[in-house]
Amino acid sequence: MTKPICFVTGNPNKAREFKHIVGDEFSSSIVHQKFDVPEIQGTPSEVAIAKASAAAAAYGGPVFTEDVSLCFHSLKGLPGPYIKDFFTKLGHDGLNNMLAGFEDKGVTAMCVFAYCPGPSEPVTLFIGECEGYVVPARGNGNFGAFGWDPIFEPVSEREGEGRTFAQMSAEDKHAISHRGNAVRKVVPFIRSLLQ
Ligand SMILES: O=c1nc[nH]c2c1ncn2[C@H]1C[C@H](O)[C@@H](COP(=O)(O)OP(=O)(O)OP(=O)(O)O)O1
Ligand SMILES: [Mg+2]
Repeated sequence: MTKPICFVTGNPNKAREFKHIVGDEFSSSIVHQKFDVPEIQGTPSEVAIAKASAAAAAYGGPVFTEDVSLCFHSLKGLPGPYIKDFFTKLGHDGLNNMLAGFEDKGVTAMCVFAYCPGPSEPVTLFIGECEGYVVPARGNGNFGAFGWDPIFEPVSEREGEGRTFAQMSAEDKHAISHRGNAVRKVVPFIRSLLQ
């Protein structure tokens, strides 16, 4: 028998937000598992393809992986896929300080879902983006905010309440977030796989 589709991630926040956006539809058909797979250097898409391939080899069956990049416009897209290391070492203040010498505080949050049907199989990508600005940290994460949520103010909030992701309800974040946009693209594909 073929193995069930596995969402491979070491980050429980990603799995939690995925479930919140999708609802229960795939709860009995998708399993979640953590594998330590190497993350190479490259563009967000190259990193995602390599990670999904490695995850499919480790699992021995069909997998999804999810890669998040935060691309600073003033820094030609960096840290991009390396945001985890930058965030872990520099924190919210350090990420703000990286842009101290630049007028343009614009950033693109990118979420890349990668599907690999099995070892040595080709990878399909589903990409969602959200435009925003890096701002001094606001919001204490009452709504399950994590990572760099407190320093990301979506462009759409500039005209409105000026909230960061960490100040928004989960529903409001998911309606516009990189992850929400990517998940909405990947859901019809998962449905077709399960038919
Ligand atoms: O919606 C988000 N709001 C705020 N911060 C976020 C979000 N989504 C990911 N993040 C953080 C987690 C990690 O510091 C970096 C992505 O790194 P990334 O390699 O994709 O995630 P990870 O290593 O935690 O999990 P995985 O095992 O799936 O690779 O950005
Ligand atoms: Mg990772």
